[in-house]
Amino acid sequence: DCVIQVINPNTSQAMTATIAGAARAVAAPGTKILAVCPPEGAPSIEGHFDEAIAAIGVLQQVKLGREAGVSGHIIACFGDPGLLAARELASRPVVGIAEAAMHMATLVATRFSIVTTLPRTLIIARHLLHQYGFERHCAALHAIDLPVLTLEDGSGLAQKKVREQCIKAKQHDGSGAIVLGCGGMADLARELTQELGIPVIDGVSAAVKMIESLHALGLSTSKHGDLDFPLVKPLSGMFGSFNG
Ligand SMILES: O=C(O)C[C@H]1NC(=O)NC1=O
Repeated sequence: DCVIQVINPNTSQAMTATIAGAARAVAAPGTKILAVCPPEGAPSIEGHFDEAIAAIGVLQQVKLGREAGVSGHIIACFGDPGLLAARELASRPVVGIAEAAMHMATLVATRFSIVTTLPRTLIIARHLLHQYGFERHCAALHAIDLPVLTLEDGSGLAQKKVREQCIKAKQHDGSGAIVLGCGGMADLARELTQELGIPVIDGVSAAVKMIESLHALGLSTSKHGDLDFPLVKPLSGMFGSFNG
């Protein structure tokens, strides 16, 4: 069986539930989803500072997941915070939802657009496109210009803005697919795909299927080279929990 730890790096319980629902909706019958978020940290991740804080929480959860013997880990925030650090710490695969959605988009379209939340986080998506080598695949990036947690406020306003930006992207970008740029948008992909007639891709579900595939192929994070376990040294203070 496959046990996947899905980590919402922010501390929003509502968004963790949204993410868990999207993961469970696509999980194979033999796959168990363990949805978690850090007990402390940022309620939402909306910039470089928040990402640095969230990365520590991701690493704490990855360590717990490794000790629990999970089959793989998903970082369910569109900035993929702490991804490579998590891969050093993990024995099993670690997949970020941005990289998962981008990879899937390249399998169904020559170019994709991204729709995310705040304009100031567009640079984070741009950095990831560069890091993952997908810059030439991304036609355009859009932001709904609303804070991340409006996706969980029940008003439907954020969801309305996501739909509007997806329609704009479909009409103007010349791209064949749309990547949703937030874990909190995970429950919107299927309906938008059907309504708009263009693949709208959520990274949470994409990452679940990627971890299942890696598990089935017996592939895990390589410990040969730079993703080997971290060099052992006495970590002090709040980081002591990482020792041993
Ligand atoms: O960067 C974003 O807009 C979305 C990102 N922030 C967050 O708290 N979860 C996310 O997926």
